[in-house]
Amino acid sequence: MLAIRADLELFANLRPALLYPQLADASALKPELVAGLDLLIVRELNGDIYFGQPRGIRTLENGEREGFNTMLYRESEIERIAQVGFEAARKRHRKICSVDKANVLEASELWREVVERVAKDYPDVALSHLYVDNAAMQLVRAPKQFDVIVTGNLFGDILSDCAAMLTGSIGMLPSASLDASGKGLYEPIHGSAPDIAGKGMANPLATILSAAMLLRYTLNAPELAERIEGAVGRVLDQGLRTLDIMAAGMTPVGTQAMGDAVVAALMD
Ligand SMILES: NC(=O)c1ccc[n+]([C@@H]2O[C@H](COP(=O)([O-])OP(=O)(O)OC[C@H]3O[C@@H](n4cnc5c(N)ncnc54)[C@H](O)[C@@H]3O)[C@@H](O)[C@H]2O)c1
Ligand SMILES: CC(C)[C@H](C(=O)O)[C@@H](O)C(=O)O
Repeated sequence: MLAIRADLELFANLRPALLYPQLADASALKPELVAGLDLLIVRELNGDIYFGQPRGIRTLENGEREGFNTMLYRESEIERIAQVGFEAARKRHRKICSVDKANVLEASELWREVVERVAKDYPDVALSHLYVDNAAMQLVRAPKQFDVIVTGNLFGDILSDCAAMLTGSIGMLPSASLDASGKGLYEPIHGSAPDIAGKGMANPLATILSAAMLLRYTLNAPELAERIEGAVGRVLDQGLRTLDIMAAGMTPVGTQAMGDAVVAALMD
């Protein structure tokens, strides 16, 4: 996965966390904290400690082993992801929060400086900054304060899983990983879910919603994206739920049945 992201220069990872109103009870937070939640995490995907050199495990003179990685961010990398974030904010509610750890890390110090510089080209977008520890807290304290969050690779990885639970399940979150020309790789933010593999209980909606993102971001067909998103909404309206989003009074279904129901709703 990391090699694909690097080789295809998929530097901009868009991870929307949108709460379907039907799932307010499935969220890990109280319904009033998440009702209407609609935030977008813009995660840098080609840099940071994920790819920085040197890295490895070495043996010290006293024979003890030491693991080491390098957190790196070049100005050009920060600039291009910041631009993606500001452009996205412009199409939304014109608010962007840059998340870093500038109180400790030089890589973050530069991150903040470059984001401030890029902000001058977007006077219509309100910029704020948070340290990542505070951002994690704010995400579970008052997530609706956020519109767009722009952040680095490692912080974005962690914060997007956290944001997933606000929407009910990691099985609900799609993502787009885009290059500079808008070509992309689309996938749910979750992994292979080995603990439930082969049991027919995985939620397929994040994968299906990733196809909607493909239509919107690479194929420029927003009306078709909306059809898929609408079909997912109608299936949730029908009360169908995989186990991860199950709630009292709803109808439990497996992966196959959920997928079939979305296809049927698309045909309506
Ligand atoms: N984008 C990616 O390619 C990606 C993302 C995360 C993890 N991974 C990989 O996946 C493997 C497993 O990692 P992990 O267990 O830490 O993360 P995971 O996302 O696979 O699973 C985390 C938890 O979420 C649940 N979950 C995930 N998807 C779900 C779905 N669609 N429906 C219901 N529940 C779901 C799982 O059952 C598990 O309890 C690892 O090899 C990891 O590297 C890949
Ligand atoms: C599988 C892993 C390398 C990946 C990451 O850390 O980027 C995953 O957690 C993700 O969120 O896409």
